[in-house]
Amino acid sequence: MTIALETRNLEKSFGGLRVTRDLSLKVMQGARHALIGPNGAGKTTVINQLTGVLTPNSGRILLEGHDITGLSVHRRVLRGLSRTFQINQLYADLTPLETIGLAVSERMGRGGDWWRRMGTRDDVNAEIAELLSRFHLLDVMTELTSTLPYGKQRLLEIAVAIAAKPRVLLLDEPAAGVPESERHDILAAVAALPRDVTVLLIEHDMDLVFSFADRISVLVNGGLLTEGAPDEVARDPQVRAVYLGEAADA
Ligand SMILES: Nc1ncnc2c1ncn2[C@@H]1O[C@H](COP(=O)(O)OP(=O)(O)OP(=O)(O)O)[C@@H](O)[C@H]1O
Repeated sequence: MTIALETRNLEKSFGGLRVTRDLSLKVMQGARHALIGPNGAGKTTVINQLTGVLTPNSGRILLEGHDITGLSVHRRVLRGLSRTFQINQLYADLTPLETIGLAVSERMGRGGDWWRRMGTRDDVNAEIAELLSRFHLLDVMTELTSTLPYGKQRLLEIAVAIAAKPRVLLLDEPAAGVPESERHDILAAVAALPRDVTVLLIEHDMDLVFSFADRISVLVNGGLLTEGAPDEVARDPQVRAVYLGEAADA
C-alpha cells in the first residue's frame, strides 16, 4: 500500500519545551487515520508542521513520497494537502454559496475573476450545487456565514476544504463546540467524505474517532505512545492509563 503522508523523526521545540519528539507517522493512501492524545500532547503542533504553518527543528515531511518539509502552506495545498480551518474568521460576511463559489474558482485558478463571472459557468455552478447539497447547506446557502448555526459553519469548513479537491485532508476537530443536536450532520458528512481522499483526523470526541477511524495514533508528550486498529488502541493498557481512562471501558 502507498503512503500518502509521512513524518520522519519530526522534532519541534518552543524554547526549552520539546513539543514534537522524534515523531514518525505513516498515513496510508485512502486511510481514515486519527491522531489523538490528551490536552497539550502536541496534536495541533503536528498539524501546523504538516501544513507548513510551523517549521520543524529537524525531521522530514513527505507527501506521496515527495519531501515537502521546505514548502510554503500554499504550495502544499497545490500539491494536494488541505486542512479545515475556522471559517468564521475568514468568510463571516459571505454566504455559503459565495464561499464555496470562491473556493471552487480558486482551485481552478480563477479566484480573481470569480465575482465578475459569478453564476456564468455551468460546470462551476454544478459543482457548487453538489457541494452545498452534500454538506447540507442548501437551506442556508444565501445567509451570511456569521449568522449560521455553529454546526453549519463547521460543515462549510469541510465543504471548502473538499472544494480544493485534496488528496490528503487534515480534519482539525470538526465536532468541537458543535451542540449535540447538530452533531449528527457532522458525523454523517465526515463519514461520507470521498474514499479517494486520505483523511487525518484530530478530534477529542471519542465517538467520532472510533466510528470514523480505521487506524489511530496516540500522541503523549509530543511522542508516539502507540498506534494501531481502533480495537487494539482501545484495549491498550497504556492508552487506557494515560488517555482514554474510563472511556475505554465503555
Ligand atoms: N507557539 C507556542 N509557543 C510556546 N509553546 C507552545 C506554542 N504552541 C504550543 N505550545 C505548547 O506546546 C504544547 C502542545 O500544544 P498543542 O496545542 O500542540 O497540543 P494539543 O495536543 O493540540 O492540545 P489540545 O488538545 O489542548 O488542543 C503545549 O504545552 C502548549 O502550551
